[in-house]
Amino acid sequence: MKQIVYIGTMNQAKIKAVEAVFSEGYEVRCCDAPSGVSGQPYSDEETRTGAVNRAKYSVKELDASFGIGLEGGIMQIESRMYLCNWGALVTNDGKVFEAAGARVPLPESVEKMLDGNLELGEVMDIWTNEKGIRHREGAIGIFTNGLVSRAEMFEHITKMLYGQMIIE
Ligand SMILES: O=P(O)(O)OP(=O)(O)OP(=O)(O)OC[C@H]1O[C@@H](n2cnc3c(O)ncnc32)[C@H](O)[C@@H]1O
Ligand SMILES: [Mg+2]
Repeated sequence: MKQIVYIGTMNQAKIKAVEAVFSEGYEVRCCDAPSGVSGQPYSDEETRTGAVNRAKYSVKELDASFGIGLEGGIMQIESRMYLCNWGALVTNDGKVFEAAGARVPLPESVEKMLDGNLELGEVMDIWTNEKGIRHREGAIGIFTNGLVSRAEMFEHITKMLYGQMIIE
């Protein structure tokens, strides 16, 4: 019998990442899990909390073996803003695993557009004059010249979560 993994999002890049790691022996389903933090988290702490909240919500879905939450955010070091990424996996017997992913600096022009009203996903669409960047290559893809996509970055985080779970 396949184990059922719930990912707390409808975001295509995140779903793709989880499906890549949980391919054989697992069934990946998604649910619209609230992050419980702002739509645009502004620190590592807030981004991590969002990931954990989504995972805790997702594992409560019927038949879930575990729930996964992946969250993107922004954080500041000295005067620079960075894109940051967190993930959490919660098992149906209450174990919580966490992992953080890549950080890349955001250009000043992007930073200036993040005035508190717009989320990074919206800013990225304006900046690139495209639609739905957050579901595809993401900001990380844009700022790495396509070498690391949002799905690939979240796949790395998901692997770190899975690895921690299986050695437990
Ligand atoms: O539907 P959900 O799961 O919420 O997916 P999301 O794309 O909104 O992603 P997050 O909530 O995790 O990220 C918070 C905000 O930051 C944006 N964001 C974070 N990382 C990004 C990236 O690599 N590329 C584009 N937008 C990004 C994102 O679109 C949101 O506006
Ligand atoms: Mg969001």
